[in-house]
Amino acid sequence: MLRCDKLLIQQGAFALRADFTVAAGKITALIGPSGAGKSTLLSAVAGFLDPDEGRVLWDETDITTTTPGDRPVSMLFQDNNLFPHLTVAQNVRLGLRPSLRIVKAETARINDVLEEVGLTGMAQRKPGALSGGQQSRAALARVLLADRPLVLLDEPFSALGPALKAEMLDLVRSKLAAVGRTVIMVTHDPADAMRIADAVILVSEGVAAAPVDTSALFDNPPPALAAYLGEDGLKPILRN
Ligand SMILES: Nc1ncnc2c1ncn2[C@@H]1O[C@H](COP(=O)(O)OP(=O)(O)OP(=O)(O)O)[C@@H](O)[C@H]1O
Repeated sequence: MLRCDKLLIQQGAFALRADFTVAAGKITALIGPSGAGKSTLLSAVAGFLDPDEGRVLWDETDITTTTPGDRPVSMLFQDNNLFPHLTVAQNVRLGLRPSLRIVKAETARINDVLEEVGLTGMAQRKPGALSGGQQSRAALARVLLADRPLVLLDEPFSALGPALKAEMLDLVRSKLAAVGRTVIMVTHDPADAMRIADAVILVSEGVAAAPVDTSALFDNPPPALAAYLGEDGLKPILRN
């Protein structure tokens, strides 16, 4: 369970407050206007950014000053963070340790996670020889291998077309949340949240609100969400 305890994060004139608990083993979407602070909040949880006030706790252990590599966290960014000069296997391997040497015992495990994401036989390719969707899968394989309980997704699938994005979201549910990982994902698309998120955190006007059950939130959107989505944004949701 992740707890943001009276967090205040400031960057220049920008300030964001967060004070809530995120349920373990669930998918929680972060949604809100551009510049509202969604990436900032993930950075603070991952440890790339120090909060000005408050604490970050995982299972009641204070990790506020823990270095990013020692946190129970894997993070996936939009560019997938794949190193172009390394093979898929080496890129995935970096989920375990910052070393390129793959010891024999790890090969089977790497092949297993590649199979889980549908990349069987592609271990020796370079990322440039993969499609965009396959690159996303390789990045997801690294998260699977890293085996950390909290996974933060900062719009990693936003450059994919609708069908590929839907496939990746379904993989997130089946390979991460279904085995008990806690997933927090930034998205601009309410349909993403409706597809896989159990709860939604609305980030707006300097506050990351406590998570609300996804269908309850979209059934009865608060003014800040309605304003963000606009009438056109709400129509497809209300139709479903
Ligand atoms: N290094 C920085 N110094 C000062 N302000 C910053 C810095 N980095 C980000 N900001 C500001 O912090 C605010 C939050 O940015 P952030 O990237 O977290 O928003 P976001 O909700 O993820 O936006 P988007 O949806 O566009 O990705 C923005 O107003 C941004 O201009």
